[in-house]
Amino acid sequence: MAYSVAVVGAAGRMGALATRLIAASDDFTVHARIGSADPIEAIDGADLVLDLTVPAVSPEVVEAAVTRGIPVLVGTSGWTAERLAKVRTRVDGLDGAAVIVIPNFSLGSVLATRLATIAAGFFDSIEIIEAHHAGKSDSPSGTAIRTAELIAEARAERGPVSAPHADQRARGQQVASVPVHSLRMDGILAEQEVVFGGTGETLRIRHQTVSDASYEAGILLALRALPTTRGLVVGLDSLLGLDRLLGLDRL
Ligand SMILES: NC(=O)C1=CN([C@@H]2O[C@H](COP(=O)(O)OP(=O)(O)OC[C@H]3O[C@@H](n4cnc5c(N)ncnc54)[C@H](OP(=O)(O)O)[C@@H]3O)[C@@H](O)[C@H]2O)C=CC1
Ligand SMILES: O=C(O)C1=N[C@H](C(=O)O)C[C@H](O)C1
Repeated sequence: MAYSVAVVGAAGRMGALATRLIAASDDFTVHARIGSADPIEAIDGADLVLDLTVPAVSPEVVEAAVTRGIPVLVGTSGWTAERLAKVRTRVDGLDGAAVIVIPNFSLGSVLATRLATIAAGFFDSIEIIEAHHAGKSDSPSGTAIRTAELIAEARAERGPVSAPHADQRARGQQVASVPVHSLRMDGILAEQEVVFGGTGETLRIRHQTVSDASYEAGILLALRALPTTRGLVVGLDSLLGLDRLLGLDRL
């Protein structure tokens, strides 16, 4: 059986990429290509919804899908821990509700973030530098927000990172205590570096996206997981079973 997918944000860069992937696959069909001029009711009758819009619109798309009992995959950025908590409250225990939020569909990015959470407990001086194409309207990036929040979670016992002079604007925006510095410029697609400062040493975990093709496998993996998902799932790492692969589920 092929699942029909309503793509919201279909004319955008990511929406167009996902629509092409869906149309070329054996297990999905395109139910509707929805843009900002279309009514959200265009998702009616779809088996699945894929949201690739803008942070201001994404929660409305999720709510529209949840209300109709249609599982929804979110690739849009802007999903802070606070936003995710609201969705979790909304869908927990709600029959048939399924929401997957993937801050970054690329395997390398997910692994880099995971490596950063491992290092997080060993250093107090931690900052994130992220760089994206000039067309990206939101900052910090969704990936940086997620990375900073996971770093803070991993350091729960150790406490906030050390961020001296954080009141000065040039010191970046603190997310869960971690300073994040955002570059928006020509010549770059998407990059992130997490810098760890220790006694007489620096560790840098850097990921670079050189082509949107890096997102393709993650999009299909998440779409394939959607029909059997219940409740809220966040991050490609959950779908890849990274904890199991690392033996962390046995701790
Ligand atoms: N998770 C991941 O791995 C990745 C996530 N992203 C994120 O995905 C999102 C989209 O990125 P990108 O494709 O580059 O952005 P674009 O600006 O190219 O596309 C955004 C699209 O959203 C649509 N849109 C805006 N408002 C609405 C609305 N009310 N209803 C329906 N559609 C709407 C626009 O439609 P219209 O043209 O009709 O105005 C536009 O086509 C961003 O948040 C970005 O950060 C990006 C890359 C990877
Ligand atoms: O807008 C982009 O391009 C990207 N957005 C996502 C983000 O905000 O983290 C994912 C990736 O960084 C590319």
